[in-house]
Formats: sequence, structure tokens, C-alpha cells
Amino acid sequence: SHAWGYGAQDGPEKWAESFPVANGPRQSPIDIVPTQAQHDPSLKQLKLKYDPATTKGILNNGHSFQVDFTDDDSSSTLVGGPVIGIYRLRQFHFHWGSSDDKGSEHTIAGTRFPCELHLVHWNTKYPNFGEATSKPDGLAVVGVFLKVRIFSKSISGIAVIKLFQMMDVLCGFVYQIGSANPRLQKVLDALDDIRSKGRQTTFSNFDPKTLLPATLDFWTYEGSLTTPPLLESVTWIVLKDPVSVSPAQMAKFRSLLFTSEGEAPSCMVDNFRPPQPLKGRKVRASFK
Ligand SMILES: NS(=O)(=O)c1ccc(C(=O)NCc2ccc(F)cc2F)cc1
Repeated sequence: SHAWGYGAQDGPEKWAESFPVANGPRQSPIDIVPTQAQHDPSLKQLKLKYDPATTKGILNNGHSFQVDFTDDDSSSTLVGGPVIGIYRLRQFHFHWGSSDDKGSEHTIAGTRFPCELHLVHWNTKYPNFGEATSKPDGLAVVGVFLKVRIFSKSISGIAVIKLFQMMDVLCGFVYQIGSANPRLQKVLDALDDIRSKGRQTTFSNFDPKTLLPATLDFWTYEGSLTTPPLLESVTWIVLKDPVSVSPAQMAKFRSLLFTSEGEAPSCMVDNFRPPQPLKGRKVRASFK
């Protein structure tokens, strides 16, 4: 059966048994080595136009949770960057770890982030998402790293931290200075209603643009879905700049379950595939 997961019996090391493309020439994710990426001045600016009214709902699919969008018109699209044509937003979802030292799928020179956001788009030259998933230029996924920051302000903040740490020693109290991402919070607040696999709830009027960093500098390469069926149909667009997330917000991701109600509960954590062989592929950078 095609049942797959992230455990020892059904995880990424076992996927090739049911999905032989797992050992294909353009698998994702990969380790991105910035010094080996080539700046390509012909890459266009990435243009993301999202209409919050296309937000359809939020679902725990047993591997991650996703926010789905209506894609029967081109209200929410990706154009430019490395792609030709118009790609429609289908859904976004995340991959995360059981602790802050892992969780992302792509890595940057071996650095792993606690979480990675994927915004999934499909090429409107094909009739629908399902058709597009089997074409070499069918999908475009924007990857965004989430980074836990203790303090997101300037260097003076570090001085403040030093002061607090001294005070900390003196007063023995623990503080957590703003690293929470307020835009992410609306998504995380919906998770209480979709704790188990198969649960879905209403979710509306959300603009995914609010989850993106200030600059859309990116690396791009030709790859695949990072979960079975691992189809080699994705143009990956991985943003250079991370967005912030707090430890408390990470705990919220980790409160979800892989399992359905009634099954023995299994925490939804470490739902990431490790980096795959580059096999001669070139990674291009949109920035110097
Ligand atoms: N993590 S990722 O961004 O690479 C990713 C994005 C989408 C999917 C997906 O839609 N899978 C289900 C699915 C649904 C329909 C279909 F035709 C094919 C298909 F893979 C899987 C992985």
C-alpha cells in the first residue's frame, strides 16, 4: 500500500520501495551552498499577488497541515522569477522539527532551520493542479525558512540582552523578548480545531503575503515534491531571508498529531525529508 510517513518503518529511507522516483535525477529538498550558486541576472523579479478572498480552509492531512485556496481563477498567482507564464496558488503548508535544531527540508550550507513554509502553485498552461503535478514545469513552490530569534532588534538589543542576562543572574527570572510572528499567529490559532489527521475547519480571508520576508531574493533549481509521490514537477524558489517564529509558536506546531482521533496519539514533528543528491543540477541566485 502507498501508506507513507516519517517514522522508522515508513519514513524517507523507505519511500523508494513504493515510489522509485525517490532515487530520481531531480529530487527535493537539497542543501543550498550559497558560494556555489550562480547569480543569474536574467532572472526576473518574483511577483506574488494573493487575494485573501480565495482562502478556502485549513486541514490536518496526517503529514502536515495546509491552508487551501480556491484556484478556479487567477486571483492568487505567482509570475516572474524563474517561471514562464502564470502559476496559481493552491495551498501552503509547513515542515518542522521536534526541536529547534532541525525541521526545514532545504538547508543552507548544512544549516537547518526549525521550520519551512511551502507555498504551492501550479502552471495554468495545464487544466488543473492534478494534471500539473505530473509535468516537468507543472508546479512552482516558494520555500520560506522560519528562524527562532530571541531578539529581533539592532545591536543595541544585544547590549540589552547582556544587561538582562546579568540581571537574569541577579534576579533569576527568564524573559522571552519578541520573536513571535504576529502574522503567523492567525494560522496557529486555528490548529486547536484540527489536532488530529482528517480534521478541517473554516479559515478565511488570509493573505499569505504577510508570511513573507521583506525582500524576495531567492535561489532556484529544478526539483520535486518532497513527499510521496515525489513527482519531479517542481521549480523551487527558496527565499534567502527567513521570517521569525517564537519558541511558543514552535510548540504550537508540535501540538498537532499525525494520527486520527481514536488512534494512539503520535505527535506531528520531524515531518521533513532530508536533503537529496544534487546530481549535477545548478542552483541559480536572483541576487549578488
Ligand atoms: N512539500 S511540497 O511542497 O514539495 C508538496 C506540495 C504538494 C504536494 C501534494 O499536493 N501532494 C498530493 C497530491 C495531490 C494530487 C496530485 F495529483 C498529486 C499529489 F502529489 C506534496 C508535496
